[in-house]
Amino acid sequence: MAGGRPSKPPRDPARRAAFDALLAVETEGAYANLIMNRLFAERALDQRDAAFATELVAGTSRLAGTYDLILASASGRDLDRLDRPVLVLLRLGAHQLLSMRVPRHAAVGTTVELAREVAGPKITGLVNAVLRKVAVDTYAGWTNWLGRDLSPREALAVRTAHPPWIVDAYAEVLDEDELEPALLANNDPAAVTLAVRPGLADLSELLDAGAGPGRWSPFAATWHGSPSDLAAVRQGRAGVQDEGSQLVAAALGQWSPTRTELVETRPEPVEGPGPILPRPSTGSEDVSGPWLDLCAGPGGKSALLAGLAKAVGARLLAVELSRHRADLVRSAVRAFDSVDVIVADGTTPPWPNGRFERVLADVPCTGLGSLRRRPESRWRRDPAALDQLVPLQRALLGSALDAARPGGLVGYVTCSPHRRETVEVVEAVLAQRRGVTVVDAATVLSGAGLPVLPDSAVGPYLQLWPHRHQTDAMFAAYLRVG
Ligand SMILES: C[S@@+](CC[C@H](N)C(=O)[O-])C[C@H]1O[C@@H](n2cnc3c(N)ncnc32)[C@H](O)[C@@H]1O
Repeated sequence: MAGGRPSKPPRDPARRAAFDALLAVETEGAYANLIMNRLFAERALDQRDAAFATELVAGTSRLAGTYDLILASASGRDLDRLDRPVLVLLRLGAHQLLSMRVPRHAAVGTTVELAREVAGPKITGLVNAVLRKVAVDTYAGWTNWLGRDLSPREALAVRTAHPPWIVDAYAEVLDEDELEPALLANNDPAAVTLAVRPGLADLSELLDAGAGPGRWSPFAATWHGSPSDLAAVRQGRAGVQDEGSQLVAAALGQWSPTRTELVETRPEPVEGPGPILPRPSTGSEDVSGPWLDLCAGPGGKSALLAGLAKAVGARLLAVELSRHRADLVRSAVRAFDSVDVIVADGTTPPWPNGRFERVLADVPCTGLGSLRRRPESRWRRDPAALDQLVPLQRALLGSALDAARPGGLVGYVTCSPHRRETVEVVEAVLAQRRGVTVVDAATVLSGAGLPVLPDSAVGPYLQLWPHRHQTDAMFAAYLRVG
């Protein structure tokens, strides 16, 4: 159904599109963001309907686990015994009743009509009855009631709509009083942030086109609307990228161990964003060797690094295990002539050791730091995945260190604040090696001419947070070899 059009024109195209998208997420494992983009375009929803349907899909997906507890209680049923379309309809109605400003009669009435359209008249009585019960209380009322016999941590999981294991992972790295704001920040949709590719576009081009300024990164702009409305994005001279991702990559690319001075002009002939580019390399601070992006797909950080590398005369090798994702990298860096993209396993690399001046290992991870951008992901993640991810992360960091030449800088990055995939990976790998120095992340940022964000240090490492910095929860460790 998700791919096709309804056989008759729907009475309520926005809710129908939202239902179809949510059903694809529930039954086909679709990603909410991708299916929304495709389906809303296929059905030519106007801007208002698309915005409404987006809130329905994203909001319902984020809070689905808590809605299921409310629906089970309101219906007195085991939800596993409901047909999936019926469950999706009930979640959709619950979201409108409990988290949107849709009047109660409209939320119930439109969901009942939608049920008739997609599941037939037999189901409308059940949908009507359950939603009327849901409507007797607010979200806060329901979650207080559901949490009454739970531990404070479990009640917090229900209230903030997170699986308990994610709450526990956050609790390991945050003070108790910061937990709730951190979790709630995952329920706020993130603004679309763009990054200009250094040397290919100036920020002023995006600002002149109506974008707002970024908060931290000298490459960043915020944008309301479709990124492809901008010529720079269409031409690969800018792309969508969280500011935290921009900073961790830019810090790696722009850091110079001896440089205290920043230049106002660009090294010729490559054009760059101006005041933040380092001087061309000299002697011991040579940055002209090749750079490596070990886990490149889909290519956002490669594109930023490519511009910074080119500015100092370096080529970038972008490596990706998945063929499909390597194609995405090729597309992201299409405006550069100084990037080689290869499909390879970074743990068994085809290059000799000790070769690269800068190495980024932005490893596969649980993605617990970008939950606000991926509405359904928190319910899909499985903590058991850590048992596979952690050994892979260690192996990739080991490869990254092997690949760096003496004096080279390695950035180990995750889009997760989970201790097992951040500090513990770095410390486990360092415990097995000599001759690698941890460079304080604040020193790297300031040595790269970038801002040192408040409350972003975990020992010598960087940990960003949506609730503190309005970025994804990126972790970075910078390690110097030799
Ligand atoms: C967190 S993502 C990287 C994001 C990317 N740096 C960006 O900014 O767009 C991790 C990537 O590593 C890739 N990957 C997983 N295992 C790998 C391996 N053994 N070697 C190379 N890449 C791998 C995944 O396919 C995924 O695309």
